[in-house]
Amino acid sequence: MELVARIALNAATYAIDKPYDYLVPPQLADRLVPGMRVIIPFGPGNRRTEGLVLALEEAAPAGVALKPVLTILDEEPVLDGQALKLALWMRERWFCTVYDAARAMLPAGLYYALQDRWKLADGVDRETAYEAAGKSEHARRVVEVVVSQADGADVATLRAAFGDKDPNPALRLLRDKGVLTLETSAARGVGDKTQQVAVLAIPPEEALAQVVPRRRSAPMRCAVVELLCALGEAAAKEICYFTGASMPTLRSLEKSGILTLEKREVYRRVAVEGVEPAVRPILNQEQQAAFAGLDALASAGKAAVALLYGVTGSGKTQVYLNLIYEALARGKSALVLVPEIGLTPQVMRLFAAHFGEQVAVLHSALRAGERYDEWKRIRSGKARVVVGTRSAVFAPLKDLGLIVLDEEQEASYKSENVPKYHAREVAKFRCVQQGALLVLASATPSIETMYQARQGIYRLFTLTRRYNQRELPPVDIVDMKEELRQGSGGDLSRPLLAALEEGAVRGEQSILLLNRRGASRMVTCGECGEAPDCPRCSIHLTYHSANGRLMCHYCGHSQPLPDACPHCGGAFNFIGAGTQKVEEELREALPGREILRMDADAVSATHSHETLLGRFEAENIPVLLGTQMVAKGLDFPNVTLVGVISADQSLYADDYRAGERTFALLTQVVGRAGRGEKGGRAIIQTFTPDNEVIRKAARQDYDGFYAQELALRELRGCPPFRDLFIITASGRLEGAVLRTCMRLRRTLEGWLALPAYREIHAKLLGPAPAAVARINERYRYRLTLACANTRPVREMVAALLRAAQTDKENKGVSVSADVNPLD
Ligand SMILES: Nc1ncnc2c1ncn2[C@@H]1O[C@H](COP(=O)(O)OP(=O)(O)OP(=O)(O)O)[C@@H](O)[C@H]1O
Ligand SMILES: [Zn+2]
Ligand SMILES: [Zn+2]
Repeated sequence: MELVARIALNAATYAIDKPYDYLVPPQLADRLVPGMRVIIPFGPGNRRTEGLVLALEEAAPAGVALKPVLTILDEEPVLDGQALKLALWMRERWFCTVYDAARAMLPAGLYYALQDRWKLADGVDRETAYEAAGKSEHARRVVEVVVSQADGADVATLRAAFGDKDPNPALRLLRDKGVLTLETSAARGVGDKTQQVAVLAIPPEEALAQVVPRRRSAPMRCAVVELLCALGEAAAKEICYFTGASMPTLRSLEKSGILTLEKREVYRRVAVEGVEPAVRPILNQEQQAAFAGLDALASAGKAAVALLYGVTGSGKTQVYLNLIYEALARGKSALVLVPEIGLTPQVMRLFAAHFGEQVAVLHSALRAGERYDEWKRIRSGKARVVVGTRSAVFAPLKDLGLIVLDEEQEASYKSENVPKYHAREVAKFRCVQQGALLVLASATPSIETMYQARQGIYRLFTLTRRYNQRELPPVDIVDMKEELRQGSGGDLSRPLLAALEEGAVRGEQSILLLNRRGASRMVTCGECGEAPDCPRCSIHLTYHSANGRLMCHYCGHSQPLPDACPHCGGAFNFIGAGTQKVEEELREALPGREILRMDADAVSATHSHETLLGRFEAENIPVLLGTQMVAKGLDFPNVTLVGVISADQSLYADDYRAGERTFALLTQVVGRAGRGEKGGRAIIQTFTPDNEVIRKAARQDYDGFYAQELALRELRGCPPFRDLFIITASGRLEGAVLRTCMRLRRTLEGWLALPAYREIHAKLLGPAPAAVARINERYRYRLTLACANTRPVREMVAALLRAAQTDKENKGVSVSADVNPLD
C-alpha cells in the first residue's frame, strides 16, 4: 500500500481542474493533512506548482508510477474539512476552479509566491560547471549568471542577461548534464508578527534577593526585576519603556536565570477607541416575539433560514444583537455580514461596545497584515464574533451558531470577480454544514427572499412598528416637470428649498440624497456634442475633480482634461448634477447655512467617513448632501427632513433589478428622517411622479411593491421564477468572439434537445453584446440561458465551458459563466 494525496492545482484552468493523484513520500507521511498546501511537479516539464491537498488515501500501487509531493508549505491545514467541501461546492455552483474558491477563502497574506531558482547541483563547483558548458557561449553565460548569484539565479535575472535570446535550451542542456538544478522556493506575502515577552523564571522572592543587594551597582537590573515581580510577565518593549532599561540588560538577566524571553505572536489590529461597554438591549414586545422565535430556531441545532423583515428603525439590529448574546452563551460563534457601504464606524463601535475583544472585523480596506491577523484571531478561537463585508462569509469560525446578513438585498453581497459567488448562498451552505441559523434582515427584502419566505421555505418574522411607536415620516412627491414649467430650472425644487430653510431655522438637520453613483460627471463638448471616450472601452470617460482628470471606471485609464474639444476646439460642458454642482446651488439658495458634502471625493481626500459624520452630529450642521453613502444605516435623532434630488436616476437601467434597487434606496433614505422625538418628513423629486415604484416607496408600501414586481418577474422569466445563466465570450477580435458565441449557441441548442436535458425547459437568448460591449480592448458578447438552477443545468453549463476552453477554434476568446449577475 502507498499513501496517495488527491490535490487541486493552483495553476489549473477550469477545463482541467480536477483532483490529481500524487505519491506522499514516507518522510512527509506523518505531517501531511488535507487542507495543507504543497509543492508538486506538474506537466511534461515537471514545473513546480502549488497544490492544495483535498484528501489522503491508502491505495495499492497503480500500474503507473505517481509523481511525489515535494514540499509541504503549511504547518497546519489552512482549510478544514468543511471549508474544503465548501470549495468543491463553489466550484460546482459558480463555475470556478477549486483554487479560485480557496483563494477567496484565505486572507491574501497567506498566499505563497513560488519562485524558481537555478543553482549548481550538489557537489558541482564553478570549474566543473564551466567545463561542462564547454564552448557553447550560451551555456557559459548561464553558468556565469548562476555562480554570480549567492542563492542561485531566478528566471528573470537569466532572461535579462540574455537580452532577446532564450536561455532555456542552455539551461536544459546543463540540467541534463547534472550541472544545474532547479529549485522552487515559496515566499509568503505576510509574515507572522511576534514580540518578545519577559517572564519571571524563578519565584519573586528569590529574584529580588539576587538583585536588590546590588541596586547600587546595577540599578537597571533591579528596576526590571521589581517591575516583573509586580506584573509576572510583560512585553520586553514595555519593560524597557517603563524602566529605561535596554535589551542587553534583559538578556543578561536571562543568562542569570532570573527571567526568560519568549517569542509570542501578536495580532495587528485596528483599534476601535474610546468605546464604552454597552449592556444587552432590552427588547419591546414585538422585538421580543421575533427574538424568541428566532432564538428557538437557533438553539434547535438544525440548519434554518429566517427572514427578519422590519421597517426602518424597528430595531432589527437590537434583535440580532440579542441573538448573538445567546449564541455566545451556548458556546457558539456568530458572523454578521453588512453591505460594503454599511460597515460604518457607527456599526463597528456598536459591536465593540457589546462584545469587546471578542469581535474581529474583516473588510476590504484592511491592510494585508491586519486582515491576516484578524483571520488568525478568528481561527484560534480568540475572536468569536465576526463583523465584515462580503468575503467575511468565509471567516474560519468554529462552532458557528448564527449568521446574520444585514440588508440582505444589497448588490455588494454578490462578487463580480471570480469566484462570482453570492454571500447569501455561501452563508446558507455554511449554516447547513454547521446546523446553524441564517437570519436575513431587511426593511426591503429582495424579491427572491420574500418569495421564499411566503412559500414557507424561510421562516418569516416581522417588525411592523418603529421603536417607541415613532411614526414613519410622511412623504411628498415633487413633480420636476411641473417645476420646469414654472420656470425653476435647477436641481432643487421650491418645496424642497423651503423645507430645508424651515428646518435650518428650527435648528434641525436635513439629509439630501443625490441618487447617482460616485461624484463623477460626464463631460461633453458644447459645440459638437462629442463626449471623450475611453480608448480601450466602449464607454464615456468621467471627470474627477479630485485629480482634475478624465477617468474610465472599467479599465482605470485616465488622462488630463483637454483644454478644448479635440474634434472642434469647442469648450466642454459638465453635465449631470454632480454633488459639487448641487452644493453650489444649495449655497446660493440658502445663504449663510453650512452644508456638508459627503461623496467619494470628500471622503477620500482629507476627511474620513467618520469625521464627516461626527462633525454633522456634533456641530449640528443643517444640511448633509451626499451619494448613496448617506442613505443607509445612519441614525441621527435631529434629522427631521430627508430629500431625494433625483429619484429617477437608478430606475431606468436596463436590468431586471432596477425597480428593486430604487425601491430599497428610497425606502432606506426616507427611513433616516424622524428617528428622534421631533418626527420628520421626506420629499422625493422626480420627473416621473406617476411611476409605481416611486409612489409605493413614498408610501413605504413594500407589500404592494412586492406584488407588482413579482408579477413582472414571472412575466419576464426572471428570478425567482427562472435563474439566469450568463455565458460571456470575450476577446480582442469582435468577429472571433461572435463566432464563438454562435457555436456555443448551436451546441446548447443541440444539448437542450437531448432526452437527458429535456426537462430543463430553458429559454436561450443571444448572442447579444454585453451592456458595456468593449472593456480594456476586449469585446464581450453573451448568451443567456433562463431556467431553474438545477444540477443538470449546472452540469450542462460546466460541460459547455470545458468544451469551449479546449476547442482550438476558440483561440484568443475566453468563455466564462455567471449566475444571476447583479450588474
Ligand atoms: N429595544 C430597544 N431598546 C433601546 N433602543 C432601541 C431598541 N430598539 C430600537 N432602539 C433604537 O431605535 C433605533 C433604531 O433601531 P435599529 O437601528 O436596531 O433599527 P433597524 O431596524 O436595524 O434600523 P434600520 O433598518 O433603519 O437600520 C436605534 O437608535 C436603536 O438604538
Ligand atoms: Zn467639439
Ligand atoms: Zn476604459
